[in-house]
Amino acid sequence: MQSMPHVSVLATGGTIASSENDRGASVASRGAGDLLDGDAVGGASVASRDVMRLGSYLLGHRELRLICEAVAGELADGGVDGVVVTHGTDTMEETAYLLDLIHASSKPVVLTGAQRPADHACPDGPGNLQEAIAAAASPLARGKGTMISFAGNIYAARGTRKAHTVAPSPFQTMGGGPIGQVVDGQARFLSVPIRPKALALPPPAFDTTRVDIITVHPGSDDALARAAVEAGAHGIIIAGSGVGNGNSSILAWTEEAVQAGITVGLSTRVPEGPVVPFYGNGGGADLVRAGALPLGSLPIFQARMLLALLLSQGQTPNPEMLAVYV
Ligand SMILES: NC(=O)C[C@H](N)C(=O)O
Repeated sequence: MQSMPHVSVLATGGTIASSENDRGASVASRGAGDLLDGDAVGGASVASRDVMRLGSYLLGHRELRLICEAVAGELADGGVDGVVVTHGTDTMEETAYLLDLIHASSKPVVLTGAQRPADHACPDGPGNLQEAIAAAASPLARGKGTMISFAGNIYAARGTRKAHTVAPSPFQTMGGGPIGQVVDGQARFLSVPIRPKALALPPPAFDTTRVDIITVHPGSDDALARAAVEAGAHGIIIAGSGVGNGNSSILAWTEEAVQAGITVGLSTRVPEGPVVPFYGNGGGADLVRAGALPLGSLPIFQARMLLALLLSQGQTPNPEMLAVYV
């Protein structure tokens, strides 16, 4: 007889673990044990533990590194078939992508959470968690890296963003759709994400690697970019307008920053579509000529993770190195 798959659930906080405090505000307060009803869910045996208990709007790079280490530890355990991470939705796209970048195992990692808190009259967390466990337990999930399972859909980490603040199904994959669904407790897959070779885990230097984002808008100038450099930024991503455009002030700053050895990435403030270095007069063509690295169609907050990880590992990102990711 085949044994039940074993799924390890790591809890980090988020709305799935939140309830109202004495000031009437929702805060992460429940642990892994409170989220699970028993030690067998669907067709899987489950063991859970708390890694932290925080709203995902409170996570820093150190917390992300600790989550990466916890997940890597579970994946290395021969008795574990898949890992689920419960997590706030606000920054789930960052954690999921960082986990995917370092994911070297064929075992799946599935993030999930909730849009309504645990003490809501109709919470969505319990159902989402059950489905995430089903996805992580599925032999069909093997080789698909890190995913997000939410409201019945399974998304590849890369390219997936929180696209709605309150909708029960808030995630969308830019330039694509879900790679699978969980139906009646069974995960089904439609496609296999393309994933580059895994990078090494974030080192302790990741905690203090600073990558800031500055946004281009009518009237924007270089003041915030200069402040970021002053604050010690190792990398700065320009959230350009349209296909990735700046202006003359941002261009002059980019020339100086690149000369000074700061990594300057070029992304866009538009939710979907690639950066195309096309325009002059401070547009993307000029920025790239000045040394800004075009970040393709990788969502901007995921691009921030990629640059932070590479920089923390002592690498100097260049277009050839980034090509497989963006
Ligand atoms: N739905 C959620 O989980 C949002 C929450 N603010 C968090 O990210 O922790």
